[in-house]
Amino acid sequence: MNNPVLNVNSVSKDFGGIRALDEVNLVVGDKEIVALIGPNGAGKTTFFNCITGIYTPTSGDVSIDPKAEGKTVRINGRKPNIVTELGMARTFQNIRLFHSMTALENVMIGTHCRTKSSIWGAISRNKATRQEEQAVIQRAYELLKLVDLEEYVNELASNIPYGKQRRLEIARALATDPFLLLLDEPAAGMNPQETLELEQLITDIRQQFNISIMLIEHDMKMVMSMSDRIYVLDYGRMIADGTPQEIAENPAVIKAYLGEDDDD
Ligand SMILES: Nc1ncnc2c1ncn2[C@@H]1O[C@H](COP(=O)(O)OP(=O)(O)OP(=O)(O)O)[C@@H](O)[C@H]1O
Repeated sequence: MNNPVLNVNSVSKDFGGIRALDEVNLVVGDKEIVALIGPNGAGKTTFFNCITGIYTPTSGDVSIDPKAEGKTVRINGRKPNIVTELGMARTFQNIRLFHSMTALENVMIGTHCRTKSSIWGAISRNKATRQEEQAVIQRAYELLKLVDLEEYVNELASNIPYGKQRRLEIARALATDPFLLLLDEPAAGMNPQETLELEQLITDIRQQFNISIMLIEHDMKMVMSMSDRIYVLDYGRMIADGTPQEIAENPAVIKAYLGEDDDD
């Protein structure tokens, strides 16, 4: 692998007496699709929260190298908005859209961290500001088209079907122009057909935007068919990493999964 775009080194996270992550190591390569899997409560969302600034790791290092050129930036303790500006965008397990805004407005908000207009520009509405506004609308519209939500452009987010709201979240994340897109259970609540279409969308996004993608997902069929590499967490520890085939044959992974009630 060339220089990784994300390098997580020995990250731990404690909540009082609970160690939710225990010296976790992980790398994401340039333009890789990497999955993070593990039984319920293994620490997957905590991991995302630690690398996106929602939580500060108790110990360890998180660093990024957006262009994979050997220039790493340590991001421990940076605020979520700064992490987004640095190029890591995410979606959430529990969809977090602005429900009283339209689909277009939700995506336009994503572009905010890349716009240049000043407060003065917004008040005077000078030519540069108006041109930028037009560009933002155009880009948001194109992203909605990409995720196949063109027909919902002016629909309030709350009126859009659940599976499609997940696609809207992806469009909003893409609007921030990330080098790494983090998806927390993107297929949750989707039927098999929607899941198949989502898999196609995610692989298209990697191709079209030339970015890396990391996803937490319980749908093993999807994970196995689309990931370049898979990491497995169990009780806060990384118990395995490898290709889908290596993971499918790994005895520790099989034990971790067979050891729990399969209610997913
Ligand atoms: N804010 C918090 N305060 C205390 N404990 C927490 C907090 N967040 C997570 N935990 C604990 O950390 C552990 C890991 O939880 P986490 O939500 O990261 O798991 P997960 O792998 O994402 O699970 P799931 O697949 O069910 O979403 C659990 O024991 C959980 O109860």
